[in-house]
Amino acid sequence: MLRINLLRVRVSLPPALFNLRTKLTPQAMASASFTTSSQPTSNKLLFRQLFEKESSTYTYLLADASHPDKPALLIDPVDKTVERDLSLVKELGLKLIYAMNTHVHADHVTGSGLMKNKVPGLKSIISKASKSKADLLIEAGDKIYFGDLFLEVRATPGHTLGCVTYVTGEGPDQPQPRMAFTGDAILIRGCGRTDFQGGSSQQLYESVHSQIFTLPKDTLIYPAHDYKGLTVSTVGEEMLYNPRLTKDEESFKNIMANLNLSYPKMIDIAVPANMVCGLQDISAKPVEATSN
Ligand SMILES: N[C@@H](CCC(=O)N[C@@H](CSS)C(=O)NCC(=O)O)C(=O)O
Repeated sequence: MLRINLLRVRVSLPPALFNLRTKLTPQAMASASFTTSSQPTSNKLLFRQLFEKESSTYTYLLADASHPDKPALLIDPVDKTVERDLSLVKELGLKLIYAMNTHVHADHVTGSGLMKNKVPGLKSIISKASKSKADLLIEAGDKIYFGDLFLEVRATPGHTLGCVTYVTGEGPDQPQPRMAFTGDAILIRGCGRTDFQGGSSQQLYESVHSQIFTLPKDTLIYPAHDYKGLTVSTVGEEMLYNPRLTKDEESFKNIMANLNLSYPKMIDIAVPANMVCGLQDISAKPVEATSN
């Protein structure tokens, strides 16, 4: 059985709060106390966080390393890093069974289509609510098994209509603390924009509060993007420090209506490609980039 090296740190307060100790009420102190871990504890889970720098996207590799087949899945692979990700899968002796998407991304093309052309039997996954094509269309409450481990599907619309969060299962063999792969529903100290693809700030607020903030406070949050170099957060941390989602709903809607972000550069290419999970015609020649 493979044992993963773990770095587990127990803290009574996050560092920023530590300095504020004297200014906090006892109630605030109590709610601020939670365990934080840089990696989950599991005898079975093999876990890697991978980064694509052009779109600042995180791809996550999860595998049941104690299962004879070492079944593995990738969450939010990117077309540009397919070779890197598949090399890693091969080197680690894993059997890649799923290429999963949290939603129809607007800023990059998913790697799930390219991977299907390279890995026989690999199945692409996206939510039914996204109205996209994939091998498996998942819905809230579904459980996605890889070996003895599984991910639960939670519907977290708001950034787009079909956004889902994948959460590691509950049970004696499942990773502790739990892990939530939130796509763009919640980012570290931020959240996904809500100004296109059926986005709704009201829906996003409701999604995060009902589907993510109700998870145990030590649940690790792994988003699809980070633009500041942060890698992981927890439910407890975001409930305290998220500058948007800690506000009341009206203030949140106001913040989201005034983000003034420019549209993602790739949106016109990425959205149609991702509606078919980036499925590439195996016989098609690669399209050359043109310049004016
Ligand atoms: N500049 C980037 C796009 C940046 C962006 O809009 N990011 C999205 C997630 S990808 S659609 C977002 O929701 N950002 C929220 C925020 O507060 O930054 C590009 O041109 O690709």
